[in-house]
Formats: sequence, C-alpha cells, structure tokens
Amino acid sequence: MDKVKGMMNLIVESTFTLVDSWKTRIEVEGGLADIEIDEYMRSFSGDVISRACFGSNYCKGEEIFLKLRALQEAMSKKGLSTGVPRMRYLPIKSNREAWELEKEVRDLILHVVKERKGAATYEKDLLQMVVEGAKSSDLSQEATERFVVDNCKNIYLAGYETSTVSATWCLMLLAANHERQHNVRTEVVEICGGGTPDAGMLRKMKLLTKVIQESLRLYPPVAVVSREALEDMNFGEIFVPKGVNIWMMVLALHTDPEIWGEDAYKFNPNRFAKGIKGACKLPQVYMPFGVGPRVCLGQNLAMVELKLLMSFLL
Ligand code: HEM
Repeated sequence: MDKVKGMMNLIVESTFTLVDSWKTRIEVEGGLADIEIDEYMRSFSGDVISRACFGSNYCKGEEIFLKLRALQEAMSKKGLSTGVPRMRYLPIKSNREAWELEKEVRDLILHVVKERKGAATYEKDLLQMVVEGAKSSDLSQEATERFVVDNCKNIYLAGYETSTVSATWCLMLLAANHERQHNVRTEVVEICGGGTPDAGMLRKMKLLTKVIQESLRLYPPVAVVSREALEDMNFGEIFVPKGVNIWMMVLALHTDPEIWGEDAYKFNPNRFAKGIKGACKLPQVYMPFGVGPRVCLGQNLAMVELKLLMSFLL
C-alpha cells in the first residue's frame, strides 16, 4: 500500500486530464454533453498504467502501450485463431505483423531500462521494481531481459482492460441509481471539502468503497479464472486428473442467491456494511481480484485508481 501511496500523484494527474477533457466538451456543447465514456475510460486507465509503470518516462510508456494494444489486435486476427496447429509459427502477414510489434515493444522497454542505468536519480515505479527483482535473481543477460519485458507486458495487459471495465460499470451503476449517487457524492464532498483527496481521505470513504465492491461483485472484469491440475488431485469426493483445466465461474459465484440472498442480482452496496464476511455465506467466493498465490498484484493500485476517479467525477 505504501508503494501505491507514492503513485497517487500520478493517478491524480491522469484524472485531471480526463476531467479537463470532459469539462471542455461540456463547455463546447453549451453546458450539457452526451459523452460515450468507453474510449475515455480506456485512455484514462492506459495513462495510469503508463505512469505507474514508467514514471517520468510515461510518454515512452504510452508509445509502448499503443503498440501492445496493436499487438493484442494483431494476435486476435483470424489467421492466428484458425485452430490449425503451429499456425502461429508460419510467416503469414498477421504473424509477421505481430512479430514486428513484439520486437518493437521489446526494444522500447529495453531502451528505457538502458537509459535508466546511466541516470543519477532512480524512479520508484513498477518498471524499477521489476528491474530490481531481476537483478536480485541469478539470471543470464538474455533471461533478465526476457524477465523485464515479459513482466512489463503482463502488468499492462493485466491492469489496463480490468480497470477500464471496472470504472465503466461503476459509473453505469451510479448513473442508474440517483439516490446512491447522491449519497456517495455527499460523502466525498464532506471528506474532501472540494480539495484533492489524499490516502487518508480515500480510506474514510466507506460508502464509495462499498459501491466499488458491489460493482466488482455484479460485474467482475475477470469473470472466469482457470487453473490446470499439475498432478492428480482430490477435492473432497471429486477427482481431478493431471492436465485437466478447472474453470471457476466468478460471475456465477458472485450472483448466486444461495450465497448472497434473494437480492443477489440487485445493486445493494450496503450488503458490504459489515465487510465481505457479513455480505454472504461464503466469503471466499468473492474474488474480483482472484485468490491464493496468484491473487492480483495490482489490487491496491486498482482500488486507489477507482476511488480517485470516482471521487473526482462525483
Ligand atoms: C479493477 C481492476 C483489476 C481487477 C478486477 C483485476 C483482477 C485480477 C484477477 C482476478 C487476477 C487473478 C487471475 C487468476 O487468478 O488467474 C489478477 C492478476 C493480476 N493482476 Fe489484476 N486486476 C485489476 C487491476 C490490476 C492492475 C491495475 C494491475 C497492475 C498494476 C494488475 C496486475 C495483475 C498481475 C500482474 C496479475 C498476475 C498475478 C500473478 O499471476 O501472480 N491488476 N488480476
């Protein structure tokens, strides 16, 4: 959490950019504007992740980020998803495009790392943490570079779409529930008094926290989580042979009336009034950020990002 506190200013800057662009649109359109928020939310969370990952080099981060998005699109093109074995190794156009983008992303990331080696001050961003993680292990030069590049790509991919989707649903729920929106706004105004929220203020925003928790329950951005059994396993009376993939339907677990009660499909932030344990019969099934050893590494950052964004907009 302390590391996230150090990133709050970066998130505030991204939030200002978003709020300013909406203010301008509203002014241009005479005081009232119909804004489709999808692309704005994408830019916002892309901006946050670029700043969190690359600190003051975030412009370079945004360049990398745009290439990663293009790479995601290239990878999802038909040629790569025909199901034909080894297709992804053939030098067809879409594969060549993806390989080229992968190389560009790798070169850009390693260029930033190289630039930092000669710098007098050092950044406290995610890239620096990854670089230090690589340094403390006993890896060859090639493996170190792969470690840094792969981790940067992972952070981008894991933290971009998830935050975009969460923010979008949370805003949709508040837009559709005027009374709750009014109550959360009152809370935010009382706590911040028109100023920029700091970590202490965000902690005090109990209702906003509940709204975000409830939004993540009803619309978990990672709706399905899977695991492969690496050996034969027994879960009670269920036998799972080695190699079988187990899929956990997070959305179904989050909305099961037997676990959450009759109002399982309703937006009711107050169900979290006594924490997750008080909200349902089986608290372990609430897993918007996953569970266990592979739980989301960015969950504190994501919560701060969502709270800051919501409190500024409200
Ligand atoms: C509301 C936003 C977010 C949600 C709902 C979310 C959700 C998740 C979930 C469910 C997992 C576990 C997947 C599994 O068990 O297979 C996960 C993993 C991960 N998340 Fe997030 N995430 C969010 C934001 C972020 C952000 C902002 C970052 C980066 C700064 C991030 C970085 C990661 C990483 C690196 C992992 C992999 C951890 C590992 O495999 O050890 N996430 N996330």
